[in-house]
Amino acid sequence: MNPAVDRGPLPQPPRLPEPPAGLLEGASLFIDFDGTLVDLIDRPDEVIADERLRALLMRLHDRPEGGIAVVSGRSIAQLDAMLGPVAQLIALSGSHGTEHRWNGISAHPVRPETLDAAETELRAFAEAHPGVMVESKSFGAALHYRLAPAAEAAARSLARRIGAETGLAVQPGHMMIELRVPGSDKGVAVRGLMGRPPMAGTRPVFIGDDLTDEPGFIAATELGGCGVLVGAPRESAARYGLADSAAVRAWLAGEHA
Ligand SMILES: O=P(O)(O)OC[C@H]1O[C@H](O[C@H]2O[C@H](CO)[C@@H](O)[C@H](O)[C@H]2O)[C@H](O)[C@@H](O)[C@@H]1O
Repeated sequence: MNPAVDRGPLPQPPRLPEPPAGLLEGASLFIDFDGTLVDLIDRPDEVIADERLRALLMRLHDRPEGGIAVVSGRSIAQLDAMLGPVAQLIALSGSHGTEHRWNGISAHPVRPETLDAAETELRAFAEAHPGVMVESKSFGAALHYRLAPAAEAAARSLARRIGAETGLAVQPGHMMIELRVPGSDKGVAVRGLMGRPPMAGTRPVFIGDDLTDEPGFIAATELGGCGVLVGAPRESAARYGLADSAAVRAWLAGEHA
């Protein structure tokens, strides 16, 4: 092939079909939080799970068959604070599959001391780059540069250096980069929760928007279910697609009836 020939823009992956009504019958629901149940906004600390969302999760929890889990890069402490009482009833997987809580049982590793030093370095970077924010999490520390996009390259380079020095995993996200406890992902979360009641023996359906949700789509598919990609079409292991968080909520609202 002659690289000098301009062949125009690469073809975009096709839009995935919407999930059919009834997909959640006899299925367990695994759902991402930011970008899936709520829109992405400038500041991570200003995200709110409104009453309608809490009530929707409660109705999905009340379905007679299958379980429901929120599977997030957020920590379980953050999910508890945002979701309110329903967080105590549903299963939660936080910190990118690092920590879990289901049926009142908690499982999580020890927080490594290296995270404190890493967070200190991130805070120094944020002070030197106006608009950059640090998010402190139970098993990670994130640099957010949505309000200072020019800092992206330096933020990523800093995170890579700290990751190489500490063994912490470097986790990219939407306009952010995070250092976190390594060894888990959302696929690990799905496989772990699917081995336990009320999910065991059901079909998993995983809904998410980010690249970190792809291991969840793959695990759900391999366990006999499927993934639902939220947002613009891209190469994905998901079988179905929904346009945005409003479409997710509307589809879910039809599924608990
Ligand atoms: O797995 P998720 O539930 O999707 O969480 C992924 C990360 O979401 C949050 O950051 C993202 O949302 C923020 C609020 O809308 C936005 O400002 C930021 O740019 C996004 O990257 C959260 O703050 C992270 O801890 C999660 O890992």
